[in-house]
Amino acid sequence: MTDVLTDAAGGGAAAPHPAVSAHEITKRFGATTALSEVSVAIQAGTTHALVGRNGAGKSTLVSVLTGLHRADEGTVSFGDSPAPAPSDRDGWRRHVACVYQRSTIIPALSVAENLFLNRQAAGGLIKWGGLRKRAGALLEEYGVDVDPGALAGDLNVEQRQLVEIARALSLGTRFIILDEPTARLDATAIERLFGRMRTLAAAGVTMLFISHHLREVYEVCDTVTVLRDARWVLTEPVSAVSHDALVAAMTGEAVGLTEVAPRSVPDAPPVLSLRSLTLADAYTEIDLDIRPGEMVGVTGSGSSGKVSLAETVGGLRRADSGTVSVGGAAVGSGVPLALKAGIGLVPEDRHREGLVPLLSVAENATLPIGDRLGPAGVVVPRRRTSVAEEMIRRYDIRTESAAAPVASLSGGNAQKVVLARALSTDPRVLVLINPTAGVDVRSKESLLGAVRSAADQGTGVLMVSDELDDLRHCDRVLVMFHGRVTATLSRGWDDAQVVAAVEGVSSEGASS
Ligand SMILES: Nc1ncnc2c1ncn2[C@@H]1O[C@H](COP(=O)(O)OP(=O)(O)OP(=O)(O)O)[C@@H](O)[C@H]1O
Repeated sequence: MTDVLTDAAGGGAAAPHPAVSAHEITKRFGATTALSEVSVAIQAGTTHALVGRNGAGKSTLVSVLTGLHRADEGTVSFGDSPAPAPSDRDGWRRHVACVYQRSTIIPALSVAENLFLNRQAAGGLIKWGGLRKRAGALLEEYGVDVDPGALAGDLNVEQRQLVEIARALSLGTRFIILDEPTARLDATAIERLFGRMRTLAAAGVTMLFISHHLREVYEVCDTVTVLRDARWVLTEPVSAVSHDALVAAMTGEAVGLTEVAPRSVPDAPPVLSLRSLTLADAYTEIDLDIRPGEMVGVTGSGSSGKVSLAETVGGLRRADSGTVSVGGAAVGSGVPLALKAGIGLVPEDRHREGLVPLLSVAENATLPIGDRLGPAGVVVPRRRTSVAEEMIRRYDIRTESAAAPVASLSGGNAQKVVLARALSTDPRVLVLINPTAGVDVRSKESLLGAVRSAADQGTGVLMVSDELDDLRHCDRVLVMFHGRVTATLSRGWDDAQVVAAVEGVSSEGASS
């Protein structure tokens, strides 16, 4: 792969210009200024991190750099050429590609069709018969082990990202934006992605990497730019900025992150019980009791069955056998019955299962509690607005107003709406799936703080997460491997123990 890329990169002559530069970009959405006079230069062949709190303007900068949004002021250039005209999509595609959190791959088409989709627009007629073969050769060239005939919708997140990267490189793109690529990958897939990024960097590909995981920034990036409140704050080599300095630049405060305080859980009969819960190809014979106020973490690799298990408890999936009960009463399957039984859910995919994009922040946040917002179930709008405004304040949701469409929120702020909504019902059991994905370091603390206060009020918490920082809040952590609980770690575990158990290479601490 390196050779292919080096050849295509066109030799190693020192470039007089940065590979990409944004100069004094301002972008407004109605009354919101998403970017204010932001300038960033990305040097050729470097991996450049873009970090900032939720709503800082990162995605907006990505839209401007990819030509999806036109800046109100300022210019973008690639090397020594100005950016193509807004309507010249092929021109933009030759300069830049973005692997988004939401895939741009069309699920109903095959991998091969996806790979060659844009080339149709480029003028050449496609011979669909030979397509699969050419796609196979292309994937092989970029070291992507995916069947070109597979339906794109059947690929996992990692495979989709690889196909998107291969598609971009094969179009001649040498600048790739990775927008939170690790948010939905497990630890081993992240390592594989980083390995691939290093190979690409060595071959001269320029990358812009967006992540809320500062550890990743240090691991894989050369340079870091911080945005705060729509403004540029700093651009420095990562080796020149400490973790604390980075957090301070992002938040504007020079205080460290707080330690997780230990908590005690009163002895009481379980609020949530799972008995012999089994779902074919996902998990087998799961037994679990969670007491009121107890926070139980579940982690494991992508194939461990952890997400399916949480989705079953939350009513999104139906188990083949076994029972879920809340307060000793069996819960039927389906979200309405789970809600009725007192189970609140923060689903994995806020876009699909979480939010109604065209409804307002207030409508989304109060969806399950309409009956409490007015007489006889008729919502009194003023009441709804005031409840939503309280949520916006409590969860630090950055939005223009409670009436703004939820689609206008940044990713992390949208996630806060999903959590606020799940907590609005005062659930007896709260099921969370990767609740802090896409949430910035500081907001993570307030979000997990809100989960902890719910637990302090007696809510039993089942939190599926790949984040050690999330799991640290839990009273115990179950590790799943191939559909079974293979280890239970009590408070005081160290990172290496979790990582080893996730990989299935340790039985240390196992007590389940
Ligand atoms: N289409 C839009 N309409 C209205 N406001 C928008 C739109 N897109 C973004 N914004 C606003 O612009 C600001 C910057 O949002 P942006 O999505 O760029 O933030 P971000 O740094 O990517 O955040 P996150 O880390 O949460 O993804 C936010 O206040 C957001 O609500």
